[in-house]
Amino acid sequence: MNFINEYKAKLCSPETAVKVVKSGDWVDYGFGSGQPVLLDQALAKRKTELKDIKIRSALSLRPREIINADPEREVFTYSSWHFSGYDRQLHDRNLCNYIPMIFRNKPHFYRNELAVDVAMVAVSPMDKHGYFNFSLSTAAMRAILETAKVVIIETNERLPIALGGREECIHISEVDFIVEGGSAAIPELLPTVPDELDEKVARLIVEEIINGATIQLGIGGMPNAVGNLIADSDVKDLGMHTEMLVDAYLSMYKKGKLTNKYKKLDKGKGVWAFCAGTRELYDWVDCNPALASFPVDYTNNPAVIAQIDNFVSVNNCVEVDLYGQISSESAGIRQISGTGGQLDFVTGSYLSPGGKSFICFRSSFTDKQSGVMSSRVVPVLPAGGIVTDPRAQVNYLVTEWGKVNLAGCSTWERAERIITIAHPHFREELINQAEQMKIWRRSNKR
Ligand SMILES: CC(=O)SCCNC(=O)CCNC(=O)[C@H](O)C(C)(C)COP(=O)(O)OP(=O)(O)OC[C@H]1O[C@@H](n2cnc3c(N)ncnc32)[C@H](O)[C@@H]1OP(=O)(O)O
Ligand SMILES: CCCC(=O)O
Repeated sequence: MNFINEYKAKLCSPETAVKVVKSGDWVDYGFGSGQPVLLDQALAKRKTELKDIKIRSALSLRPREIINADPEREVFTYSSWHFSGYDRQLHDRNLCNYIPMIFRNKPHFYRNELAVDVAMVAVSPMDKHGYFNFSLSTAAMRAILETAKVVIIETNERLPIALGGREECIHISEVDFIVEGGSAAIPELLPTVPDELDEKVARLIVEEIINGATIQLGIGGMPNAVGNLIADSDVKDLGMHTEMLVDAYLSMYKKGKLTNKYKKLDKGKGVWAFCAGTRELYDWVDCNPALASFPVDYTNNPAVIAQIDNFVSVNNCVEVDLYGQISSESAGIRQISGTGGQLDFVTGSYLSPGGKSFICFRSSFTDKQSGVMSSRVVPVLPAGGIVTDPRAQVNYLVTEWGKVNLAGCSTWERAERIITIAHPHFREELINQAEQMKIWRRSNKR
């Protein structure tokens, strides 16, 4: 079938496409590298004509024109499902709100709770069958576009084609307007180079990983660094089942470690929902039959994860309290990122036969401005601090000082174990606090 006539009929300028937006609308932008560029610029230019436009997106990988054009937030109200560094700065300036979400629920939210008047997303150019591929942002894209009253796509020739899985594309018959976006560079998220401390943490995790295990790596510097060190270890025949595809998986592949050979589900395929990393990683994704992108209600479903034996999840956090509550998304009232899929994988990996979940973190945090060092292990989370993983679900915690398992532990056992992996500089004070909190045994070390 030839879709050229339909393509020509739907092709228009960004300015024409965004005329469909009217005051009061809910508009969804693609997230990550699915963020539209030309459509964002064109919508921003309509600021003086419009009122009360609510925009949802997530993980901005480049600045947004609707923000630059409206620094007082008079017309465009932007909310994000997960903060990048840019979103975090906007939040600090009161220009962005967080939308609480456990990532596996996002497609359900769109299909059952939310209205979308207009969706604008960046996708790959149309293929010969009339499909536009969601590329690096499958996650919840299909659910958003199925919900939207009007679908506008902006093509980008540099977006790789991600093979599914499922829900990785949209057909031209489901699209209302097409804007050609050319070949602008796709934003990259460069991995941090592992330091000595990452290596200590990685060693403690690697000794828990057996050949044939399946690995999930979360967002942030440390999980990716740990993943790179797993690639350098002796373990082999690893599987990939993850929400976020990061460069560490490419390292595992290059070193012959990623075979997906022993996965009970999707054998032979590395499973993922969205990707952010280097251009080299994006080229690896392109038309690669060894990888399969799926929506997050599959990748992140604990009941799915539980079907994969020896599932190991590695995620990072901001702070941990002496009860074992994990805050991975805020520092007090400052929203840092989001729940994302952390709780999904902490829960699912614990259900997996032989599975383990690791929350890894540096034991201390040094404020860039003041240079003051504080403990990431705190007696109680600061006021406003958000619990990402409830204490009752937490399994292993790992810092450069060691590794502890909290599953099934009483409050005094938790306090005792957690303090052993706190920075030594803060341990005495933490013990004093634990005593006051009545979670310290007399016979505990002191
Ligand atoms: C997208 C997904 O869901 S993937 C699946 C797993 N999901 C998750 O794990 C979600 C929750 N986790 C996360 O978002 C990340 O792992 C994080 C935020 C914990 C770590 O990510 P990183 O990018 O390595 O964080 P980084 O060290 O750069 O710190 C981020 C910010 O938090 C601040 N911060 C970190 N720790 C602290 C602390 N203890 N106290 C105060 N501020 C802190 C940093 O200063 C930085 O702020 P800045 O940008 O203004 O300088
Ligand atoms: C990491 C979360 C991205 C999204 O909300 O789609």
